[in-house]
Amino acid sequence: MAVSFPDVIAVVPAAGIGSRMQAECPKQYLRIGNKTILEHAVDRVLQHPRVSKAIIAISPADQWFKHLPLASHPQIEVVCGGDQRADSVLAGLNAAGNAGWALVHDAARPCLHADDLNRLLALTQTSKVGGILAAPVRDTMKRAEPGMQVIAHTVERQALWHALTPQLFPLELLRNSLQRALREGVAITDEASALEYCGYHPELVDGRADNIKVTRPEDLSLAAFYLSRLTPEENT
Ligand SMILES: Nc1ccn([C@@H]2O[C@H](COP(=O)(O)OP(=O)(O)OP(=O)(O)O)[C@@H](O)[C@H]2O)c(=O)n1
Ligand SMILES: C[C@](O)(CO)[C@H](O)COP(=O)(O)O
Repeated sequence: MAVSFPDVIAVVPAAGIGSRMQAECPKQYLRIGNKTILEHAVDRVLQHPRVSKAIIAISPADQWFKHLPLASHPQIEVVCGGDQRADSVLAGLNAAGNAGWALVHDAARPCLHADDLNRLLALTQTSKVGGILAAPVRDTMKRAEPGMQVIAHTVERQALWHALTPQLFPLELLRNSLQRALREGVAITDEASALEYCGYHPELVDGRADNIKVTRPEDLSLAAFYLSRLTPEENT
């Protein structure tokens, strides 16, 4: 008997201003090749057959999205993002209906590989909590003295990971955890931290380090290089 997989809804927070990028437009609208970073990121998640649609949270002041083919894409829904990334994610979750799982992926991460997405989505068959793509830390990590650019001490890097996206959680669990964390004033910079606050232990799925978040000017050419390495099938 065929196993029916639960619907997976993607939520793409794309309401930031990209201040660290110092560009002429929000970084998600910078182009790499013939597409914007946002389009690359959305294509990466929508290419998976288990992702039924993507809800994109954009700024109420956004003046770029309406000019993209995404604006008339049948699998795309748009909501208004909020002041913080977590507010934008919650706005997307509130529009996600009753899907089984929510896959949250930064608009600023255009280089996601299909095999990483596949391994993350496999959690729906083995986990009731969900998890995140993450990359083990490679460098020696230092903690600075508060307010100073001098080393206080070295941070043990064994079992230290960079959290990436996508992050995948049961929709109701993520919605409830995020609502509680925001209501209780907890600083939330990724979805997993809301579940951690609520006492859960999301899985860490080893992900590629080239799944970078375009954040600073030097990241754009790196992302372009990584995208040039994708197979034609992946870089649809
Ligand atoms: N209020 C916000 C802030 C951020 N994001 C999104 O969250 C992702 C990751 O955030 P980040 O890299 O910090 O983007 P920005 O906030 O735009 O960057 P900066 O901090 O440099 O302004 C991005 O896709 C961004 O568009 C969002 O949807 N809503
Ligand atoms: C969600 C995230 O990309 C995981 O590393 C990161 O927390 C986003 O942080 P930002 O400050 O909103 O870029």
